[in-house]
Amino acid sequence: MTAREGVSKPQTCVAQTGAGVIALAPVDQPWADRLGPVDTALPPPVLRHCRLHPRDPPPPSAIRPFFTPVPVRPFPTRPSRPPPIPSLFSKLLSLTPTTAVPHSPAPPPPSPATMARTFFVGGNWKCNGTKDSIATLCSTWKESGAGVAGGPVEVVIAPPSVYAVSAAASLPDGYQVSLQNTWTGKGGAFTGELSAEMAKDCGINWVILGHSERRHIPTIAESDETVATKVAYALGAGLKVIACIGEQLEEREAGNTNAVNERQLAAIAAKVTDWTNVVIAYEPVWAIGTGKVATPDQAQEVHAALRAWLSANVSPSVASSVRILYGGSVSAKNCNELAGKEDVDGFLVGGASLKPEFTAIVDSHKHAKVPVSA
Ligand SMILES: O=C[C@H](O)COP(=O)(O)O
Repeated sequence: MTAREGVSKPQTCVAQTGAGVIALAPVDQPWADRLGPVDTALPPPVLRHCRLHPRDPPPPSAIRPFFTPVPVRPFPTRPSRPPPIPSLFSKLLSLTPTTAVPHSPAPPPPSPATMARTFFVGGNWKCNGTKDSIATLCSTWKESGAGVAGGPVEVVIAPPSVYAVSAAASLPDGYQVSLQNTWTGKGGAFTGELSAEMAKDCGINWVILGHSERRHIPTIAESDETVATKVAYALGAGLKVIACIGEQLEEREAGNTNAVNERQLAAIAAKVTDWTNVVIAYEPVWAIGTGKVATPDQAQEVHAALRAWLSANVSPSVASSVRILYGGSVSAKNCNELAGKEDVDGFLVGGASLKPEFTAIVDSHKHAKVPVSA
């Protein structure tokens, strides 16, 4: 049944967030589109559960008086995760709170145990390499027995685009190839750009978008909005996306780590409806290329917060299934301990992906705590 079938005005829907708050509003408002099944336990007029999302526009002022915050049982979460952070939703609720109504809690999300996340290791070669160095590296990897075809880990290498097709033929079995960037839309008069369609045409199925170097190098300076537009377009064109987010050192020191990451993620969430082909890479900018890796606890803390944000603002199902990678000075020495953290589903590796030790990082999937699916 769609949102409006069988619904006559005025009616009310119930929205529940991961923070355990519901709000009431007429169902004929655009932001109330994601209605669930009729809940007969709820009082008349007919009430339905729905989930608010940050892409929903603010409600028209005429309906603000209908918003009613009601404490309810929070969604079940894994014990080690902090409570969800419903920052955008809290703003909506603060408009005009009135009174509480009885209700039934939303059904619980799928158990994490049923939502296995295949370990993922990405190698981002950035603007490095020559035909010769790539041939040598690939030979070294192959001689060391690398190869992941059909295995419990997914490996994706992002060479500079001019080498992407030739590198694909040289890589170990099962290693996939990614671009490091694509254009915001379809091809055309955009000198120097590559479209998602061109990647597909060349048999390349992945793209890295929103890398911190593209966000923060002043002559590139991609905004949250640009990154989100690229992510949505690439997905629509059939690519899989490694979407990067991460805070800068001064933002972490100011206590804004979660706020910055949530802002970047919210921009993407506002344009993405299907997360099946999205992998999130959390890369603290202060750890990239510096040799200063985040501690396993620091990485886990942010990954857990991101998963909680996804649960509250997208869906518990997406939060349980989306892979969240860590990136920033990952090496053969530190990868196993990082891989052992519950919410670390793999890595996006820069410098070490240009070295023989990369295969040891691939092997760190053996230390992963998350159940894997081949
Ligand atoms: O995309 C990869 C990240 O920027 C990490 O680079 P890094 O491993 O050299 O620190």
